[in-house]
Amino acid sequence: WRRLPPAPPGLPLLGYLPLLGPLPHRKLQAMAAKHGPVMLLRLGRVPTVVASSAAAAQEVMKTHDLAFASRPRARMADRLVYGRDMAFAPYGEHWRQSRRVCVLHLLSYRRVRSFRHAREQEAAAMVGRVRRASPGGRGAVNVTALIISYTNGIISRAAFGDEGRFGVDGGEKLTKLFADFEELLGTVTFGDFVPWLAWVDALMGLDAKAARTSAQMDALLERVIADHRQRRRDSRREHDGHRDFVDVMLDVNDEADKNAAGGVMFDDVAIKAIVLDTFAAATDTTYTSLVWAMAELINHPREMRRVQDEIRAAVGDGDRVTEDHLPKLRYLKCVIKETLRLRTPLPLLLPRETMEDTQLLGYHVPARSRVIVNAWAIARDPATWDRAEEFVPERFAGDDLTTDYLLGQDFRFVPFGAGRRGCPGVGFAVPSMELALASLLYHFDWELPAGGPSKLEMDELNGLSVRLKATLLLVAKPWSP
Ligand code: HEM
Repeated sequence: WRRLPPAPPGLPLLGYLPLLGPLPHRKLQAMAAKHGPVMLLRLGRVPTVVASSAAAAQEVMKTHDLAFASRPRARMADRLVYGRDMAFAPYGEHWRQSRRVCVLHLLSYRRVRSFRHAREQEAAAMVGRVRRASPGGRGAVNVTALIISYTNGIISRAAFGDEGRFGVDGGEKLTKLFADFEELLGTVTFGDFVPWLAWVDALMGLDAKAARTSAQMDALLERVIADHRQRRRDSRREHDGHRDFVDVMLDVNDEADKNAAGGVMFDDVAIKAIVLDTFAAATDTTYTSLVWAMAELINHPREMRRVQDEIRAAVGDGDRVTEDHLPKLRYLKCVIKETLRLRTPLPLLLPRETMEDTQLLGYHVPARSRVIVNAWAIARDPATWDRAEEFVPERFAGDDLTTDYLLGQDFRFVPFGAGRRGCPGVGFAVPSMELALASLLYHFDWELPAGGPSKLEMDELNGLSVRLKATLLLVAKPWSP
């Protein structure tokens, strides 16, 4: 006899799918309050287990990590990242090799540090754009657009090289292409849950849009890879220690070629898929978190003052924030953590799939179940957090900030997931966010536009990540030491 998790009944055929609403993390939180920290829902034809407590998350991502380490197939990922990427890949040899390259080569500490100059330039460019958009603090600035441009900038430079800077200056068409790509990748299709309803996706134009976007992305990446190959033939990169993701993937192939014992080679499709993957995983999450952080600070003037005082004291008379200042900005780190706690950009992380029959808090979980960890609900659980619903950055002040975000330590706070499938991009994300936020807060005092509401509406919008629904428009009053 095997005890299955409590299973609230859904509708015939579609199960719980249509009942999750526009913000599933909220609906699932309310359901967990009634049914407990482990639930079994049928979404279309897919049995889905939902984990909603720190203890359940720990079993998924640590105790039984291997059993929970696969991912379900996603039709959009098949179309957009060739079904050959890493983040959406089932557990297996392809995922293992891709992850290895990602962790050892693309996102190593040394590699992330090598992009420091690109981050600092992009942060300075963002500050310049604020000044131009709001001369002398007159007129509102579209902070959302600025932050998207900054994030696209640093990530496309890391992925495609300094010539591949595709932010606002690189053309609106590309910004739109990236936005469409991320939106599609974040779209849950009917076909994923109810195969015989896949025609609805076609009817809604999703398939056609995916085909169009994928063809444009593919052409762009083909060009980028061809340019890189050409440059390598010309040896123009010989003495250039600074290498982007495409270079690194081509280097890995060259090494494998030279190595008589062989090594793993990545064909062009795999290279395109992995580069696109990191791009997709990095941009939406990073920009969403930055916008949320600015929004929370606007609604919390005391915390805003405190973090600005800290940054301005650390930078002193310097004319800009650099990464050398970041280790001193302890309160800023708390602000970012508190933002990730309350505004977890991927509230349900990325879905997992069980590879074998396993257990979760004593319940039986069959092989090939979809598994969702409601990290957002866990981070607001009043049983484990004081003032769980409030923005209180100080709560993280006692943390040892040198071991920041050590995944798999505290399962009450898992915005990056943990275990084998945990986010390999934390080391990239953290300095990108800290530098951007510190730069915006050092150079300007921020206010809501006069004549509007005195508090910002914090409504959410679901996509690849859950973001602030409103466009963040703020007035930037220049500040100088
Ligand atoms: C605030 C920023 C970010 C957040 C909140 C975030 C969060 C996550 C989460 C929740 C997962 C799934 C974890 C799991 O299943 O346990 C994930 C996976 C992943 N992330 Fe991030 N991420 C961020 C930034 C980045 C960046 C900057 C990169 C790369 C430059 C990146 C690359 C990836 C990749 C490649 C995966 C897939 C890992 C796998 O399936 O093995 N992420 N991320």
